[in-house]
Amino acid sequence: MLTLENTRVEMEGFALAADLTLAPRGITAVIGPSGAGKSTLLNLIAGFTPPTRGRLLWDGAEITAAPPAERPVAMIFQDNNLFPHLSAADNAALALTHRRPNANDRARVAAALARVGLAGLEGRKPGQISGGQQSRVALARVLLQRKPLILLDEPFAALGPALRADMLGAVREVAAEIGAGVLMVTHDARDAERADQVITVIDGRATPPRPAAELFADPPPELAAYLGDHG
Ligand SMILES: Nc1ncnc2c1ncn2[C@@H]1O[C@H](COP(=O)(O)OP(=O)(O)OP(=O)(O)O)[C@@H](O)[C@H]1O
Repeated sequence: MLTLENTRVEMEGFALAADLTLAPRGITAVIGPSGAGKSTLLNLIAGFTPPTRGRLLWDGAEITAAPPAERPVAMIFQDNNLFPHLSAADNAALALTHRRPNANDRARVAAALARVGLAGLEGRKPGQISGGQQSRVALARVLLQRKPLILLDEPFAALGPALRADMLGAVREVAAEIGAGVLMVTHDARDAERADQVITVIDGRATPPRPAAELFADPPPELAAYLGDHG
């Protein structure tokens, strides 16, 4: 259970406020207008942006000052965050940062890459595989990290619609396999409607998650205005 207790992030000319609890089960979509603070919310949770006020808690234990690697979250970035000079296997093995990979680690990496459909491509560098395959390497890394919450910031935006749907399906499967929840920023209202619950970020304020069906049946006026432009 993730709690953002009265948190606030302040940057030059912008502030985000969040006071909410997230039970990491299923898919939670984060929606809202451009510049409203969605990425800022994810960066706050991941530990890349410190709050200027408030506390973050995981199952009641404070993680406000915990570095990203020590948080219960794994993040897939828009660009997949792969190192161009490392092979698919070495990029995936970065999930096991605490030591040099031994034979057992290499076997786990190979199994994770096979699980996401990349068997046989372990030795390829990012420049030698397709965009969809690069996303799968990032997903293999998440699989190896086995964190209870997976953060996705507008994932797979560079992929075509069919491939993107494929990848979102693969994320669901991986999340279910490791018992993780998914928190996903999206600009696609259909993704949000298909999610289990939705956090809206409007004018620098993040709402507590609400069941998607309930929210879309009767959206508050600010959300209705946003959906009117994007629906
Ligand atoms: N490092 C920073 N320093 C100062 N302001 C920033 C910084 N990063 C983002 N901002 C500003 O904070 C606000 C929120 O940005 P954020 O990226 O969280 O929005 P977003 O909802 O994710 O937008 P988009 O949908 O366009 O990606 C914007 O006004 C942005 O210009």
